[in-house]
Amino acid sequence: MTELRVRDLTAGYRRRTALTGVSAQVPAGGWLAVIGPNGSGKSTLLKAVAGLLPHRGDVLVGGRPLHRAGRRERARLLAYSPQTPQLPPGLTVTDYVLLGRTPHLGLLGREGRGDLAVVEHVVERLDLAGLARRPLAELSGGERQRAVLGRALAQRSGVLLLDEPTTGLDLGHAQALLDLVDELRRELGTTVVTTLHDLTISAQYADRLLLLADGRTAAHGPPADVLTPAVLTEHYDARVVVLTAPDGTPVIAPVRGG
Ligand SMILES: Nc1ncnc2c1ncn2[C@@H]1O[C@H](COP(=O)(O)OP(=O)(O)OP(=O)(O)O)[C@@H](O)[C@H]1O
Repeated sequence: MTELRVRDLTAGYRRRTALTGVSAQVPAGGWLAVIGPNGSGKSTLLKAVAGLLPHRGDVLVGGRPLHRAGRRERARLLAYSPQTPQLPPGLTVTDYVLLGRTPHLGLLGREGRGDLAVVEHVVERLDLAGLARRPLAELSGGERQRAVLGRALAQRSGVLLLDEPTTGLDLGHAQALLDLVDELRRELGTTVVTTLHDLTISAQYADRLLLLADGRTAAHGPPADVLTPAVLTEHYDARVVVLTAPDGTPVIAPVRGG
């Protein structure tokens, strides 16, 4: 069970600061969705939390500064699935997902039955079983995306950072993925941070939303508090109505202009 705390995080690229003073606390087993318009700093936040970008401020996993953990321990504490990953094209789906188990392998580096069972479960649940022996280069965009997420989920880390996990997935596969993430959260206490463009889906799965605008926190709280027409008009320059689903979560419906 791993709490994630981000304190006053400032990060950016060579000539520009893309994130300024962002703080968030996600309890063990919590789900934070980072939302915001294009270029607002969502991916930058995830990369900084994952330790892939120089930053100021603190990232604490289970109360421990992440930068103090060694490579292998860090991979057990935190998994990160990027928006545009670099993939070894020759690897099969199974071998690629198995890479997620690397931080758990023993001294000989051989995977055991438990590792293979985790991989099989993930492959099955992400509807990749029929593609398990296919090289990554021969997959469609959505299939490849599912393999990338499969590797992160197979890592079974305490914290899971997923950057736009549903991009390119059809509705059924997107739901299967998010349901599997939700299962890990409930059964293993995995702490989840996703960036998501689909606000309705964010509200359905996450218990808190963090809205970024120009690299700063514009709103933070339960979905119904953040997803108001006033907030969405101000930060997305969008015309929307906010409906309510039968389970009480907000549904964001776009309204056509002119
Ligand atoms: N490698 C980079 N070098 C320089 N600037 C970058 C780089 N990557 C992103 N940026 C800039 O940093 C800012 C935040 O980008 P970021 O990718 O975090 O946005 P985002 O909210 O994830 O956007 P999107 O919704 O379009 O994916 C943007 O102004 C972007 O142009």
